[in-house]
Amino acid sequence: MSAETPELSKPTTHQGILAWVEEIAQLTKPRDVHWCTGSDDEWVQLTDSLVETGTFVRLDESKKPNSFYCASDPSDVARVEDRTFICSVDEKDCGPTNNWMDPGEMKAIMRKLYDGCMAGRTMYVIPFVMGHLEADKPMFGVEITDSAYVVSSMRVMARMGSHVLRRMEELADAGEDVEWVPALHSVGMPLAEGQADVAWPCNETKYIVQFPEERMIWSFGSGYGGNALLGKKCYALRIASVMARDEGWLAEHMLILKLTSPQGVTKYVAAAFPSACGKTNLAMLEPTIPGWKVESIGDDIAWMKIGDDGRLWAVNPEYGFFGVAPGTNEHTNPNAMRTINKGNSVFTNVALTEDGDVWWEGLENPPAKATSWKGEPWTPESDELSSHPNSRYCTPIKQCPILADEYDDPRGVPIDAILFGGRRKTTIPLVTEARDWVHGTFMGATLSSETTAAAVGQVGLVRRDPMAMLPFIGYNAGDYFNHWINVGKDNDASKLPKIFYVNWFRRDEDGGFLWPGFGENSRVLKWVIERIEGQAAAVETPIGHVPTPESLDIDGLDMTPEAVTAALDVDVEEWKAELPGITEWFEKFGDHLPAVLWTELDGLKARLGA
Ligand SMILES: Nc1nc2c(ncn2[C@@H]2O[C@H](COP(=O)(O)OP(=O)(O)O)[C@@H](O)[C@H]2O)c(=O)[nH]1
Ligand SMILES: C=C(OP(=O)(O)O)C(=O)O
Ligand SMILES: [Mn+2]
Repeated sequence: MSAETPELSKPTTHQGILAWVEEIAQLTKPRDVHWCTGSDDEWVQLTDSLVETGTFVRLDESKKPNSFYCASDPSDVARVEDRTFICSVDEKDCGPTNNWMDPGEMKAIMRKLYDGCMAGRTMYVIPFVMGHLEADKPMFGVEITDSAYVVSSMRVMARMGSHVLRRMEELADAGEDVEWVPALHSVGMPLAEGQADVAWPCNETKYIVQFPEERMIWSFGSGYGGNALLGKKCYALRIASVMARDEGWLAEHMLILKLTSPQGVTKYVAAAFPSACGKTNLAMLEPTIPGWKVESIGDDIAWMKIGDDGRLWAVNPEYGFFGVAPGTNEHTNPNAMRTINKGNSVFTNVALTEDGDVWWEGLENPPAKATSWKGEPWTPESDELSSHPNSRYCTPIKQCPILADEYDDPRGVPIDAILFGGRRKTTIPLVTEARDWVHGTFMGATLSSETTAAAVGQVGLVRRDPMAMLPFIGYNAGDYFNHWINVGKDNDASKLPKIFYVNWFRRDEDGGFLWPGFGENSRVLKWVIERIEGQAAAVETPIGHVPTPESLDIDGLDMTPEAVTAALDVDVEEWKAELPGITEWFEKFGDHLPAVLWTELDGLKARLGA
């Protein structure tokens, strides 16, 4: 179908979508327009064409059926936080933690970039819904992209296709005001007549832009997941956090898991860790303690609303996992391995083995020879890594062998505990329980973590990453803290989840991890649940309640009692050293910072004797 004649065979009766697609086609001037159906045939056509252009390499059917290897341009491997903007009408609404530009100014710049940017390419229209199509208010979106890689990844990561469009039409025909998020993406590499394409088109100039008032996303220049699969970080976190503020709910960077005790008692836990700090691993955990069972509901994003019963109910708006590959193996995350071994997956920036499989650092059985993510010959003796540290697998959630049935329930699950966690070598104990909701909000608001390869920039720098949402809060972070405080104030605190602060990444003097992590994190989950049930003991410390060494189940754990004590230790001097950083952090927000957080800080200081 040609861009100029959509009226010949209207793919939808939804006038708003038709008009937007027409407007974008006029601006970007693609060779043709394809309305994505989400069908199996379409997947075959897309992936075949990606193989033909050299973007994908088909993996061996016996190892990873219907799966593909893909290497990006070496410059386009992660989220670009310095190129990410919140273009609110008023700069104050963007706040000090985000980049801002006047929306009119940004649109003028980007319209120039978009002008003719899809020349020689197909423009794909992807109708999608984040969360359930049967939700009270389905969260629709339409992504326009000129990247077939993005279409194939969106098909894994979000519920998309004709059925979504039909539902939007049905609701519109019934007179409902169907809201949907227009999400425009281009790799920013038009093709001149006869110009050959490259395997990973992208542009040095990148913009990842959210217009919060308009609930609109414009992305340019990158094909990387977090920058280009616009349903994920851009919609389900940045735009949704603004919707959540306006409507009284929470859009959070959290995994959701279901935990069942040996007695058959079920609890639901949500946990916020910054990118590449262990969400996917915890979400699919295989407990090492007998009789306990974990089932997954989500690994990255939780939308949480207060239910009629006063409890906080969470859904995972996504449909797939976009997981960090390096470090994933049969020991650390066997359920992720089982999920991806079922196939139907895309692997980006890992190594390709000679027998048509993929490999990455940390996976068992290194191949004698492989092709690195940079397309170079690689052997275990090579100095360079085979895979980029932020290489990813993109795999359907339905393939997860421990997916909880509740995953498909539009109501979601009632959350019993919220964990905040970061990657800190020192100071932060293995687990600390907040005294109450406000104290838990303080813990979240002051969360700090070392930067990782999930974003472009230096790795290993400690920075504040409030609620693991620093790059994803779509408005003023001070107002966001206030929103958290209000959720506690406006609701029955006894029904809200209890809040905990965890750190799997504390180190010993030799630089090794103090805590073995992964499946052993089930011991911490057990303590958390026992605290909620009023069963486990704790020591009251200046920073909150930490386990007594006896209350943490370390039966069968290969760890000295000294190491356990060190993992749980609250070092007053280390904590005093944290205080100036927290003060400086809070000062950034001026009037926007809720006063009760200053009160919390004063209380902490007093308890530390500072
Ligand atoms: N030491 C340690 N590393 C972990 C743990 N959980 C995850 N990791 C590593 O942290 C990296 C990111 O983990 P992942 O679960 O993908 O993080 P996500 O981006 O938050 O989903 C991987 O290399 C993991 O192997 C843990 O409990 N202990
Ligand atoms: C998709 C991402 O997620 P995470 O590392 O949080 O899993 C990302 O950071 O781009
Ligand atoms: Mn993850």
